[in-house]
Amino acid sequence: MNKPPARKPRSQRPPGQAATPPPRVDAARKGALRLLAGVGQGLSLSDQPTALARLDPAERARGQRLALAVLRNIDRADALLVPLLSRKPRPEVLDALRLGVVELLELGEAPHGVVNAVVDLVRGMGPKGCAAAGMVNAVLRKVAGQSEAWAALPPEMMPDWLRDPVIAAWGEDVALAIETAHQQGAPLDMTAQPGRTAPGEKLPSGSYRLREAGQISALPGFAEGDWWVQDAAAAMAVRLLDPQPGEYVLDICAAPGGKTLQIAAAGAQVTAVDLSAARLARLHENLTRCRLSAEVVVGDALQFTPDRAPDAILLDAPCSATGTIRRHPDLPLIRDGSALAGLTALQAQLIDHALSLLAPGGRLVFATCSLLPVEGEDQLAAALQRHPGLSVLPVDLPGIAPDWLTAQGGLRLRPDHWPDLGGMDGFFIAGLRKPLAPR
Ligand SMILES: C[S@@+](CC[C@H](N)C(=O)[O-])C[C@H]1O[C@@H](n2cnc3c(N)ncnc32)[C@H](O)[C@@H]1O
Repeated sequence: MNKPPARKPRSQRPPGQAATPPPRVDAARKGALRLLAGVGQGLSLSDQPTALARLDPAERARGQRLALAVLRNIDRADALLVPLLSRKPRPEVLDALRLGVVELLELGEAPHGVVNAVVDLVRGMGPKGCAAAGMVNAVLRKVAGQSEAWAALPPEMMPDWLRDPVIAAWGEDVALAIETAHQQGAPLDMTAQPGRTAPGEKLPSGSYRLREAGQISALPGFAEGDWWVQDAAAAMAVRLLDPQPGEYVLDICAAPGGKTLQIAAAGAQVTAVDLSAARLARLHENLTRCRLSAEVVVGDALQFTPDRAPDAILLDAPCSATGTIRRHPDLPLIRDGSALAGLTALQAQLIDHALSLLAPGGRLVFATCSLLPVEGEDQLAAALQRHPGLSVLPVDLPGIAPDWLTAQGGLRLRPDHWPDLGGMDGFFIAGLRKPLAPR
């Protein structure tokens, strides 16, 4: 019998020198780096459902938390890193360094454990990672002592295409206050069915809030369908629409459907239309869990005409989503404002189509989760000009400060509102009444 050929040793180590132990793999940190690499390639976090799919639920949650924390602090981390780097590292090594900085200085984790874990991650990146491991070790050890410099850094700045119009509308101080709110992230807000409650503190607007969420499906009342997750600002759009039992209400651009649930829970008959079947699947899940019903239609709202004229329409139009940066800190890194012209044109078309469907005397609430006046205040002004005879519905809602109302009667909500309660998403909301007879 032939002997198998002798195996070649993988590496030759000088006698007496200890072997480098194999890097320990931390699944959550590795997952966070996968998400960050995706964002670096222009993908949003929600475009990457498989990045953490193999992790157990606790590791998945930690991986997501770490990625969010880095995304909220990328420029701040780079401000400390750049002076310590002799040249720009490879993108995956730079992301690992950013993760180390954020864990050390933002999340306050123990320096020894963080530095070792990040060095192990980098060594696990292959020969080029191994070559960078010494540098990563040295840089993170220096960074670990810079907590005062970290605390003195300003919050992450919005990109110019967003910051400039925010400053033009409300000034530098408001831009900074919004950036401070973005830095703090978002709590978990919930809307309860009428007559029921949700966990956490009750907000002045009627929503409920938990500062630390944990596993949502384990919270009291979730399985019973007592409430659903919905930002407090988002919930105000339907509070302004004020659907009544027995009314017929059209919810266009409805998915994933927090507002459809509110309309159905008020006792109105609702048709929910959205282009995205995948996003509407979440509406179906929530309707079932909350034992509510709605007619759900997949399709282009501009082509949709219901069998009868609705008493009220909610138009939560597609927009830049710049009001949601607290929850989606990847957004400023993957968007450049180039989609705005198309979005504002679509918003105006949707307003016109919705008004054409509405019963005489009916109500239309237009909403966008945007910080940009072109997607809010300017849309209201233009709609009033295009449709003489429209009147603006008065905003009489709990929890609203008078200076959140705009000159034309819209409601401007910003992340820096309710600073002591934990902020809210940015939204513009306006209610319009169609005249009884065309003029
Ligand atoms: C801001 S989101 C709606 C959020 C939803 N109202 C809620 O409360 O959960 C905008 C939605 O508009 C949908 N959309 C975009 N263009 C559309 C169109 N032409 N017709 C119908 N839906 C559209 C998108 O699929 C997206 O789900």
